[in-house]
Amino acid sequence: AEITIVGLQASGKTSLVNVIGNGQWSEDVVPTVAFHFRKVRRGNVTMKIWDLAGQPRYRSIWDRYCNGVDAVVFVVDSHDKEKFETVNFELHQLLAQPTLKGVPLLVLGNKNDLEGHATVQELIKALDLDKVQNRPVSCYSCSMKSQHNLDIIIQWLASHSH
Ligand SMILES: Nc1nc2c(ncn2[C@@H]2O[C@H](COP(=O)(O)OP(=O)(O)OP(=O)(O)O)[C@@H](O)[C@H]2O)c(=O)[nH]1
Ligand SMILES: [Mg+2]
Repeated sequence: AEITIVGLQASGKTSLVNVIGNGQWSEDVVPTVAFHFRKVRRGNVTMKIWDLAGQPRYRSIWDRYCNGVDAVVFVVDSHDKEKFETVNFELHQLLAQPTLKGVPLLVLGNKNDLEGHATVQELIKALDLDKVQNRPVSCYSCSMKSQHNLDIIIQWLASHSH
């Protein structure tokens, strides 16, 4: 059961792992350098999570950490609409890599506690999620701060950790 978490810098990847892992939310999270590996236990499921760094210089290594995993989670800051074009580019660039063939994808529109965030429908459109083929795709709106939709995220992760 291995899961890789990708997405642009400051989208909330490490926050997601912290909140799932120990329920801890913080305003101050240190930007990840390269990657951070964590084992997280929920009930009888142990998830091995690769929390990758989102800054531009680290994006070229994302596909290597997606090789052979059970699922890929792409975290988006749904409030930072100016970055959607870059998100779209990086997402489809990654999905085109052979290492990701057929791997289930969960797109999270994080930070929905912030006024003016994009809805799931808006994310599907801005990120061309309806054009993703040959893999299961889910998209949820969520907030690590308020923990909105955390339960369905954990359910999705647990059901893809076999
Ligand atoms: N308002 C709000 N802020 C959030 C949320 N999730 C994360 N943040 C904040 O966003 C900032 C970046 O969070 P990180 O979890 O470090 O982001 P990251 O994607 O791991 O960033 P990199 O490691 O640099 O790729 C931190 O200040 C978090 O507190 C959220 O749901 N709502
Ligand atoms: Mg991080």
